[in-house]
Amino acid sequence: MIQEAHWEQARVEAYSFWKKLPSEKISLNLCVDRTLATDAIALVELPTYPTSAMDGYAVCGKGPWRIVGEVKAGAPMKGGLKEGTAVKIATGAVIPDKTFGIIRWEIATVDGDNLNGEVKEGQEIRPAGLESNKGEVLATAGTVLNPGLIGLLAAAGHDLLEVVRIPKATIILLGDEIVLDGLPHDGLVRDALGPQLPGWLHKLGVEVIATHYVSDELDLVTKAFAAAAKNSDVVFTTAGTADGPRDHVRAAIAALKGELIIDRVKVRPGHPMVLAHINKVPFVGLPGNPQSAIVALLTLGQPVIDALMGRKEAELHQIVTGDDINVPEGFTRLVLGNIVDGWFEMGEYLGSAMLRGLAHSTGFAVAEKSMEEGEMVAWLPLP
Ligand SMILES: Nc1nc2c(c(=O)[nH]1)N[C@H]1C(S)=C(S)[C@@H](COP(=O)(O)OP(=O)(O)OC[C@H]3O[C@@H](n4cnc5c(N)ncnc54)[C@H](O)[C@@H]3O)O[C@H]1N2
Ligand code: MOO
Repeated sequence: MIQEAHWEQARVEAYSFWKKLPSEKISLNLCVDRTLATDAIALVELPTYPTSAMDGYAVCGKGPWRIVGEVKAGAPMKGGLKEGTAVKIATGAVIPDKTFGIIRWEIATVDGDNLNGEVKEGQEIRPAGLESNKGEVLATAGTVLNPGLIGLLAAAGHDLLEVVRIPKATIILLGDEIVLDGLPHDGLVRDALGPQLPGWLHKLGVEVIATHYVSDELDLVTKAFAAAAKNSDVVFTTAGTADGPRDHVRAAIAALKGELIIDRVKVRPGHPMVLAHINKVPFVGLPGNPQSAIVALLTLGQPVIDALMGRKEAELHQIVTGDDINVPEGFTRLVLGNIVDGWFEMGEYLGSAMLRGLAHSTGFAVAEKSMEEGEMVAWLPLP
């Protein structure tokens, strides 16, 4: 167990602890945003046949040529061309045997059946295998499938793809002070995490199977944790991570013989976050302050999800900060904001209990030390 982990160390440790979930084979058309479980290879050469890159004439031997027919896309010519002959050919049509090159129609001189023009060997011909050989790896296991990749794998002959099963998540929201609808009253606060966590988790590739609200009583929290550990691939809890008299996350994990993996991370905000497992099911303990909860979701939750799905560890890109950033000694600070014209622009309303900064930001600058405008800083995008 790591107590008071460094932010980067917490991300690495949170990634390294879990086994990849099993995979399933599903229709290629349903695979957007899913994660490849195995390498995807080209089942055919790309292009599969030598094809014409232009509409024009396929010619054989030296000109002038006699036009003897037409080749349409999808209907290859039977037999090859003979010396001194040409056929009209469409873009994407299979090149007839013995073709010397293609003359685009707009630079060809045609008079009845007679064709004249300049041509070099192989002109406007796309050879088979130009883009990929058969068996070549087009995307490695762990790649998240975007629409472009799905198009590529369709062209390469796939109908089904082997993808990692979607992790099933349970959310457990702790707290006696939360009200679920209407206006807050009598010291109660509107629940700001229940409505947003499913959205973030969906964007991270997780399916939320249940959301439970549990009062700050140790036996109730323990019961809820035990039930969630039985049917979830990962559990996210909110609040109850500090050491107050009604903060029960650690005690409930201990009562169920769970094991803490990371106990607090030296980051502002989000410091009391916790990562544990109960029977190898990851429990990500997000602090109750709403912005701190999202910092913890990205610090611990994202690496856990990436590991469960066999994705690669996320690498952070460097950007230039357009604002000075103050960082408390010994801590990493995650600062909400946006990239504007390539520069980091700090958000407004950044208190850990506030939501306006989060609501109008696209990510966090990750600052390891205090810095001035113009210095490089890592960028952690919101999902
Ligand atoms: N004596 C100390 N107190 C606190 C410390 C500390 O080091 N010493 N750490 C502070 C930090 S940092 C954070 S972050 C919070 C973490 O608190 P918990 O995870 O124990 O959560 P709660 O105390 O239950 O709630 C904190 C705060 O968040 C509000 N909250 C909780 N759930 C929701 C929700 N679903 N929607 C909206 N708001 C929510 C709750 O009402 C509290 O205001 O502890 C500090 N304290
Ligand atoms: O770190 Mo707490 O997470 O400051 O609000």
